[in-house]
Amino acid sequence: MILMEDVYKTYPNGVAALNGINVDIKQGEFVYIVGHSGAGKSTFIKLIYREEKPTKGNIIINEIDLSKLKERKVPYLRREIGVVFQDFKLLPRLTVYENVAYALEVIEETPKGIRTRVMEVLEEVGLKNKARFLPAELSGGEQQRVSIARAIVNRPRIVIADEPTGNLDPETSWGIMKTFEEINDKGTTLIMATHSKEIVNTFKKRVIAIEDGVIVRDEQRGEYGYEV
Ligand SMILES: Nc1ncnc2c1ncn2[C@@H]1O[C@H](COP(=O)(O)OP(=O)(O)OP(=O)(O)O)[C@@H](O)[C@H]1O
Repeated sequence: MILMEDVYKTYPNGVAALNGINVDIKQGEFVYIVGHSGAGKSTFIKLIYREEKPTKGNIIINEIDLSKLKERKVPYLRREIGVVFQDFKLLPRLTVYENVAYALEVIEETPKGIRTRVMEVLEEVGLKNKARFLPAELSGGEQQRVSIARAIVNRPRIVIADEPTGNLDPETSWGIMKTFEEINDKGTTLIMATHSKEIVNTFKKRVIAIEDGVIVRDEQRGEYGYEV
């Protein structure tokens, strides 16, 4: 569950990125965050995984009140949240297998357990046969699949994707959306910021539109709603 109550974020340079956000996202929902460039989408997302802190207001993630979360406990929160970026952010010198294994929290995992889990997620994203490849040897869509595998390897309850198809062609983006739907079907909450009218209007989900740091629209099975 993700709950925000009257959340404001002003950056140190004085830019007011969010100006009173109220939102309630239940476990298992699939939500698009839409809005013009600079509207506050990335800031909204960064507040969820504690990359940024709010200037004012309450944020509760999976029963954790972030205002009361001690710095040393932040890793516990991060374990519950997988993040996927537009530019993949893979480690270039590690293989596909190593990129995913590296992200796996190795608590109580035997080497065999690690191998089983990594191969399981690589199969889930359709990359089992590319385990030994380096990121540079993969297409953009395949690299994004590695980053999705890395995001889900710890079985987080929430997956956040900030413009995940921004660098991909439409056909590849479609495949990525199918993978996100499969992850969501298993009960994982999915939050995705996007500028893609085609995706939002094709794969119908809840749509939250942000303008100048406030939510101006929140619809179940909504439309993209902007001209592109
Ligand atoms: N670290 C930062 N320091 C100062 N200002 C920032 C910072 N990050 C974002 N901003 C400002 O906050 C506002 C909202 O930015 P944000 O990145 O959240 O928008 P966005 O909707 O994600 O945009 P885009 O679609 O272009 O990614 C913008 O005016 C931006 O310049």
